[in-house]
Amino acid sequence: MSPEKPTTTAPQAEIDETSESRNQARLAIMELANMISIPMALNAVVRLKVPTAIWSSGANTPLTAAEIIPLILPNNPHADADNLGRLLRLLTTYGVFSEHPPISGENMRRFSLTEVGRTLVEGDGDGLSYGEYVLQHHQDALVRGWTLVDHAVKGPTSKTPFEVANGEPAYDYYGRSEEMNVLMQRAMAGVSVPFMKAVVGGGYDGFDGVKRLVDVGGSAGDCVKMIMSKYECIKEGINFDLPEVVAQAPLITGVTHVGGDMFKSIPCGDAIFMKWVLTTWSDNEVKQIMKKCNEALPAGGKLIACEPVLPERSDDSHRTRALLSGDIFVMTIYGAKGRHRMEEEYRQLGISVGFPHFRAVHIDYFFTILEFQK
Ligand SMILES: C[S@@+](CC[C@H](N)C(=O)[O-])C[C@H]1O[C@@H](n2cnc3c(N)ncnc32)[C@H](O)[C@@H]1O
Repeated sequence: MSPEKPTTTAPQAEIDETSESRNQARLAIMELANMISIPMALNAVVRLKVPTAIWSSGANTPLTAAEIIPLILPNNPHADADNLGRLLRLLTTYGVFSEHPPISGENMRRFSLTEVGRTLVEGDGDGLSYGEYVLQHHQDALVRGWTLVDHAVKGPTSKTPFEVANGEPAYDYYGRSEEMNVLMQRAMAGVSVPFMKAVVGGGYDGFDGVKRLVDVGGSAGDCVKMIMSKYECIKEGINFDLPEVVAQAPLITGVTHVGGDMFKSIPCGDAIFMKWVLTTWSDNEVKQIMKKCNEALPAGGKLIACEPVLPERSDDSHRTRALLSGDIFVMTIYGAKGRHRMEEEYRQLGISVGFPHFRAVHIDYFFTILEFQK
């Protein structure tokens, strides 16, 4: 018997691993593979209150890591300035800090805050900043969900990766922890306040003539408070959220906190405001919520929703990346079929539940104001 003929394969063209494109490709994948260093470094510097220390009431004087250490960790003999400097150097390459050349005779880099870094500085009055949003997003329970993102593809998608990791949906989980609820409220307020300043600062006219305004999913009530401070026509504000959330909300003059479930019933008003709520739910759930809003509004009444709205086309701008990465956050933590939607998708959802009129107002790069009218 003759031996079996070996099967032959065509010789592969040799890849030149020294070419510019292969070098760049290997670098790009190393950057992506280590990308977790960036949010974790960011979380660490926020936890350590580094931005507030450098800002120092507006001084923003370039400081070495060794000069920052006594400001953030006074009397800590174990504090490691070298490691802090390593975090700051990485974040400098992502535009959070500026690096300044060493002063002559020294060999230490100095760091100040960029415009991006300034968003992390605790405010003078209420102490709010985007820092709470960074902290809220990197709590242990959320990070556990992130390790299971592939579940959102494998399914069943009735459970989010967060729920698979932690045994219950995110809002139920937060509901059992005062600390998580408070951080959630502060995170929402930190992001809401600058956006709401733009909304009430003349960029939008949709609250004219409204007497009773209901904020659905209003968290601590910051949005309705800011709207009412600008629109004297609004005599009554209702901040509506889950009972355990409104239980933590502060007293606000003219505002009644009402606890409930928006899937069951929503208090009546001449207009309903809603910010960052629809995004976290599936299309069917969004229809249920919008239907409840429709039932709570008079003929001609408006639902004013502010949501992150995706562009039609993909690109690598900060805006598109912020919106697309937020979309994956929603998928992982709040609803595997919750999503950032495009404007046309919202218009269609509104039509399907009895809002024939729609307009989109663009005054912010992240949130779009979506006005649905009965
Ligand atoms: C992403 S937060 C937005 C908070 C606030 N509107 C803002 O933008 O700062 C979503 C809010 O929806 C509330 N929420 C979730 N499920 C709800 C329900 N079934 N009924 C009422 N509110 C709910 C949450 O407690 C949370 O405050």
